[in-house]
Amino acid sequence: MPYVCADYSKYKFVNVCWNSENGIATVTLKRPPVNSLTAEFLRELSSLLLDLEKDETQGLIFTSEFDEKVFSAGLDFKELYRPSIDHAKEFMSLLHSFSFRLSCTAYPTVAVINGHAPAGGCIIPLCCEYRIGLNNFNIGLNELKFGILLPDWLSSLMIHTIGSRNAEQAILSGTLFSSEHALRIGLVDEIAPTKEVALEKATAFLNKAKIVNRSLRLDAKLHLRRPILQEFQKDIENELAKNVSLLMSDKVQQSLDAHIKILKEKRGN
Ligand SMILES: CCCCCCCCCCCC/C=C/CC(=O)SCCNC(=O)CCNC(=O)[C@H](O)C(C)(C)COP(=O)(O)OP(=O)(O)OC[C@H]1O[C@@H](n2cnc3c(N)ncnc32)[C@H](O)[C@@H]1OP(=O)(O)O
Repeated sequence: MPYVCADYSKYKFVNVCWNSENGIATVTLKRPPVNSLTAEFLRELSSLLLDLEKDETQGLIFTSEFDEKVFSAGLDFKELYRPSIDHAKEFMSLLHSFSFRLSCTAYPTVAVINGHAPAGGCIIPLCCEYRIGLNNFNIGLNELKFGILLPDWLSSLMIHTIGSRNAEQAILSGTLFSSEHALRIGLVDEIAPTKEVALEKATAFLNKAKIVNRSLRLDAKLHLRRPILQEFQKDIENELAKNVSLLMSDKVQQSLDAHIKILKEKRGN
């Protein structure tokens, strides 16, 4: 059983709960109000994955503190509105490296999606090996509606998860799927009536993974995910530069401005 060395209380935006009997870490995302991804949050998540690796975790479950509301609202609109060029570069690099790291962990990974997961909010679930959803939430890659062309690694994750035909339709239509629809196309593997049941199902998935030799399992995972991992590693400098210039473009900045206004109006402020 793993001996927990890292100090998980240092993390600001996640709560890490270790089960010392089975070595499973349940990581609850808790960056208020909606777990939107900022540079600081991504840096923390990346560092957490390294700590879990060192502590030889036997399995990782991601879930959200904001139960029945939001798993993650995606990239943080406010941080990405008119950023400095240095910040834009840093953000894109952190998003890329965290997503890559999560896609090839030595330990098995599950997302318990207990709320909405639009656009960038779908990245953590897609990088995980297994997804369990609760009812009444929306999930999907609707980036085209923001004028954002998906990076190849993200399209590749979607293709790996739901197949090319479904991915083409989902991405080109920018659809956010209901839980039931997500289950039909394989974007989630199971639906659970409550978070507690979802966590039980997640543990059952992770326990099954234990039957297999750990290093053999990792070899197989890396082999099966090779097309995704190749997309992550392909021409990284160019890919990051492309995303930075897309973010800084007038079109995307205007779209961000419009969305920030919509959210403000919704709250009446
Ligand atoms: C924008 C990125 C450009 C990148 C260009 C380059 C591309 C490179 C590759 C990137 C690949 C991946 C790309 C991803 C793009 C994105 O992820 S863009 C974000 C998409 N997300 C959304 O559209 C979700 C928007 N939010 C909502 O729909 C709702 O807030 C909710 C369903 C999540 C929750 O609803 P509710 O519970 O009713 O709460 P609200 O009152 O709406 O919001 C509460 C609070 O949260 C703030 N907020 C919501 N979403 C975000 C967000 N994404 N970023 C920052 N803040 C957000 C909202 O403003 C409220 O704040 P206040 O309390 O009013 O201060």
